This record gives sequence, structure tokens and C-alpha cells, in this order.
Amino acid sequence: MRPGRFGDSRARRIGLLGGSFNPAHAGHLHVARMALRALRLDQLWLMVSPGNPLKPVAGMAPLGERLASARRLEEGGRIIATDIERSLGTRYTADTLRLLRRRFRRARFVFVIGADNLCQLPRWKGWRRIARGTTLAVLPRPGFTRRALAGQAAAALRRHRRAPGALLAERFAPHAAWCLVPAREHAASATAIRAARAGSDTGERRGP
Ligand SMILES: Nc1ncnc2c1ncn2[C@@H]1O[C@H](COP(=O)(O)OP(=O)(O)OP(=O)(O)O)[C@@H](O)[C@H]1O
Ligand SMILES: O=C(O)c1ccc[n+]([C@@H]2O[C@H](COP(=O)([O-])O)[C@@H](O)[C@H]2O)c1
Repeated sequence: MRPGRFGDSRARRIGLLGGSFNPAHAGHLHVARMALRALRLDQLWLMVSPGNPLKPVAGMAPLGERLASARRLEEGGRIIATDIERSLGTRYTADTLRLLRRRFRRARFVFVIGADNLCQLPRWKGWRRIARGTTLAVLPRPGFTRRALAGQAAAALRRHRRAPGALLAERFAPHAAWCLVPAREHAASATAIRAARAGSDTGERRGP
């Protein structure tokens, strides 16, 4: 982490877009911009994971490479790439959130996920505790939005769903709120980019 990159992080509304960024792509930028606008955030951190506990290590580019690709999406102090989980020594989101709150005591964090991750949320360590204590913002994603809204996490958290404008209003509520951010779906995916790259590499090797 570069010193001072987070600027005055006290009493700020900070969106955390955690991810593998293997590589970063236009879908991430779309999500970041939509979350910043809909939730009136001060900053959005592209929080590059040292290793998603649910993803295989095979095929995962080194953290430095993934961080470099996320840095290419940075936008003037509002969208910032960071490998802060590396310095915190965390991989599980529950642990990261606990340590971030300790370190940035006056910041208000919103965890931003795509609809695919709302489907998967029940497999995260301590997911109910995360949802109880952390505001979640979910972005639509092709093939996942409807399934996510009909899934286990959305059903369990139904009473806590709010409109984006009301999301951060309930400061001392016993259970955090979540919302679906109204945004168009964006089709970019890192899996598709890796597959396209592998295809073009194979083509190059075959040659004419
Ligand atoms: N096009 C998209 N629309 C909505 N959310 C997205 C999109 N791309 C990524 N996200 C979300 O951004 C976060 C980080 O995503 P990640 O870095 O894993 O990219 P990915 O394209 O989902 O990667 P992969 O295909 O390798 O799983 C996740 O919460 C994911 O749901
Ligand atoms: O904490 C967990 O159990 C957990 C399980 C799977 C994913 N996550 C987090 O979810 C975020 C999105 O991950 P990814 O790989 O889908 O981009 C990232 O911050 C991961 O660390 C967290």
C-alpha cells in the first residue's frame, strides 16, 4: 500500500470491491462507477485478493500482476486499487472487514459484489455475520441477477433489503441493510478474457 493513498479516510463512505482481478476489466470499472454514484460513496477501493478461498490457485496470476491490472482502472483518487489484504494478512472477507474497521475507525464501509457473488455468499466464512454487520451492495450481472434475487442469501436477508438511497441511513440499526444497485448489466468477465487469451495463444503457436 502506498502511504497516504487513501487520503483522509476518516468519516468517509468507502466502497470495497473485493475481487481476484485476474485480470481487471471493464465490468469492474462499470460496477465501481455505478456503486460510487448510487451510494454516494467518497471512494471505491478495488481490493485485489491475495487468493479467493473458494477459487483454485491454478490459473491465478501473481498478486502483483493482478494489482497492476486493477491500477489501470484507477480514477483520480475516487477509484483506488489496493492489495491491503496482503498487508493485513487476510483472505476471508469477515477477517478483512474486522481489521479494516479497526484501522479506519471513522470510515463507513460498503462491500460491493456482483450478483454471482450474492448466489455464492452462503459459502463464505461467517456470511450471516458479514451481512449483519456490513452494508452490501449488489450489482446485476448477466445470467445471475434473477437467480441471485431468488437465492438463499436474498431470501434470508429479505427484510433488510433497501433502496440504494436509504442504504446508509440506518447508522445504528441492529442489522445492516443491502441493496440491488440499479444499473445495466455488463457482460465482461475475467474467465472470458482468459479463455480468449488462451485461444489466441494457441492460434499463434499453431501458426499458418
Ligand atoms: N461484469 C460484471 N458485472 C457485475 N459484477 C461483476 C462483473 N465483473 C466482476 N464483477 C464482480 O466484481 C467482483 C470481482 O470479480 P472478479 O475479479 O472475480 O471478476 P470475474 O470477472 O467475476 O472473474 P472470474 O470470471 O475469473 O470469476 C465480484 O464481486 C464480481 O461479482
Ligand atoms: O470470505 C470468504 O469466505 C470469501 C469467499 C469467496 C470470496 N470472497 C471474497 O469475495 C470477493 C470476490 O471474489 P472473486 O474472486 O469472486 O472476485 C473477494 O474479496 C473475495 O475475497 C470471500
